[in-house]
Amino acid sequence: MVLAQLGGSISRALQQMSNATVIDEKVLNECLNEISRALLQSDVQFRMVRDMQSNIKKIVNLDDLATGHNKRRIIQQAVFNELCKMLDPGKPSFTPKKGKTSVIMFVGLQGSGKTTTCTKYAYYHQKKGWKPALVCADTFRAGAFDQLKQNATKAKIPFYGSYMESDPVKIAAEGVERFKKENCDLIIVDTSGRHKQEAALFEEMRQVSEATKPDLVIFVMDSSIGQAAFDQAQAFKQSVAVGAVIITKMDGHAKGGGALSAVAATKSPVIFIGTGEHMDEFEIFDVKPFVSRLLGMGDWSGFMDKIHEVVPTDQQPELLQKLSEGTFTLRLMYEQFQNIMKMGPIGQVFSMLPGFSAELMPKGHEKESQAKIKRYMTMMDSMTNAELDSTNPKLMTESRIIRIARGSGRTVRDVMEMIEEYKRLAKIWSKMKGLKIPKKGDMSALSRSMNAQHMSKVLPPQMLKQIGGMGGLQSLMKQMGSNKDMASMFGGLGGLGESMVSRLR
Ligand SMILES: Nc1nc2c(ncn2[C@@H]2O[C@H](COP(=O)(O)OP(=O)(O)OP(=O)(O)O)[C@@H](O)[C@H]2O)c(=O)[nH]1
Repeated sequence: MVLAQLGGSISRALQQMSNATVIDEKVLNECLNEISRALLQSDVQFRMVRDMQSNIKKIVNLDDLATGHNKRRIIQQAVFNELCKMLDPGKPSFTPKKGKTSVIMFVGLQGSGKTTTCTKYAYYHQKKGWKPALVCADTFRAGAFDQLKQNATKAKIPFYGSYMESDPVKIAAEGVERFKKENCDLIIVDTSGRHKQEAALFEEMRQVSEATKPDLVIFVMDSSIGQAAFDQAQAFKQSVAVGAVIITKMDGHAKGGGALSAVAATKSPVIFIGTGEHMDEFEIFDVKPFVSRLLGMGDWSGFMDKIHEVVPTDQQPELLQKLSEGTFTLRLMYEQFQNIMKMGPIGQVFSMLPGFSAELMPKGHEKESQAKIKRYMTMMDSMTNAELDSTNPKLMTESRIIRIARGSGRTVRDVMEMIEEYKRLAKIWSKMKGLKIPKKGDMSALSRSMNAQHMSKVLPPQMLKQIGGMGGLQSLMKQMGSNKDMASMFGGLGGLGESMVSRLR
């Protein structure tokens, strides 16, 4: 079961429960059993699932809930909190500081994506103005140094390694020493992939750690590892001081539940996830927005960050304005396609919205998708301004479609396909209507100052209605306790995303 399916199953269990006229113990138990089944099928450890179930039961005391309280919301909130608790070890990992040298050592199983992730991590920081460097202490796998060298050269990141030297401890120490002298602020040490049965390799890993004295050891884990995750992660933790986890291949068909187990085994937070083979398919991991997305609740704060990151600054206010108006024109689609083509790997903005990018650009089909977008753009080049700026799909009459097809050298069918795609995107876009979008940096200000009054102003009316108006919002905020939680739950409120997904299905 992939994570999205897990989210879908949990949402469905909650939905079924809310369809019941009375939520009593039996209904609650059925719902929790359904959720537990979904988690177990996703490879989450049995013990964790059992604990979660009993915790929710402790929190949700049906008798104590006065009538009038929204039981479904309270239960949904408890599920949300428990999933967050599973992924949150309660203490943040060491965070390197720009300008101050930090040594970061990467460990993980063979083929987990460690070498790729080292470069992604370096590249991510380099883009933010850091001075990273890569050290290849993997002397076990032939070709590891070449791979790192190739990636590093592509990203213009200094690297260190050797074809001759077979002692990884020596290479690691020399590399770290050299880059310290060169004032690099992020020295990343890639080590050999190993398996928990390989005692010698574990000993070697311990020695590399001793020689380089890393500020942080990152355990890289393939999301498809499944139930073995807990034991493997624990074996690494017992040999070196793992302080953070990065989960790779989240774009694949992995069950992903192993991620939860790795957090439990290492008592370390997940800090990033890998979402593809490319250098920039790498995302910061935040527990609450992740769980929110997992439960099909959307992730507004991530979505906003992506808009700020991906869309050129001068286009942002206009795009946000149009987003809150809910109007989507072919010109807007054209402009977004332009951004996508410039940015390379796609879907970064829209992937935050349930159902958006997956269909337009399915993973693994980037080439075809890019070609499709180019084709759409050629056809749009043959459109008039009136056609591009219209929000009325009826404007696209048969004669216009034939003209566009002729003008762009494509078939009528191609033009119709493009218009269908436009309609699909416009439909999703229209759901955004009424969202008052905070400016960059305002999210934290919002979270500090937010009360129900503020919140009600930011939310789209349909979302507010789903929560149960001001009264519902106030009680929800009371349950959540902290305003900070509220901001990260921004997307989760009222289950807008949830209903959005079901509407899109
Ligand atoms: N789809 C996808 N593939 C990934 C991701 N991260 C890494 N890979 C691929 O996974 C494969 C293994 O990655 P490597 O970086 O070579 O793995 P490694 O852990 O360094 O391998 P060892 O040196 O044997 O330990 C490569 O084909 C990568 O392109 C990801 O997030 N998504």
